[in-house]
Amino acid sequence: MIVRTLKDCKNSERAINGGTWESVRMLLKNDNMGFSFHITTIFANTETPIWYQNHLESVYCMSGRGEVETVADGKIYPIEPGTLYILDKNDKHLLRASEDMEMACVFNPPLNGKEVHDENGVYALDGETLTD
Ligand SMILES: CC(=O)NCC[C@H](N)C(=O)O
Repeated sequence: MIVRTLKDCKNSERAINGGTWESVRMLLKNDNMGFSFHITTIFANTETPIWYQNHLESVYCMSGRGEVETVADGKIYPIEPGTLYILDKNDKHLLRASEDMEMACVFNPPLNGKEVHDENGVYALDGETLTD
């Protein structure tokens, strides 16, 4: 069994800053679970363009408010505590926070650890692995 705390992970290399967000990557590819699990804070008053072409992601809002827009059809979905959005079609999207939003995120395939979005909002499949 593996046990980790958010507090310990926050004070380690697992905390990655992406500019408009910080993600604490508590479970990664090298744990061999087939998915990764992150606690992500999306900073208030930001918009983040994202397009996970290589990954599927589910995002559950624990606190804060905002919205997500799917770029293909311009649909806007409000996000509040209790909302789960599921990017089952590698959906290109715009994530907006009106308050700090704390999200629990699951990625399949799992992240290696150090991925940040490229200019298209994509994470590479061969991202750099954490050392700890
Ligand atoms: C919700 C979302 O995708 N935010 C960007 C960061 C991502 N959750 C991550 O953990 O890398």
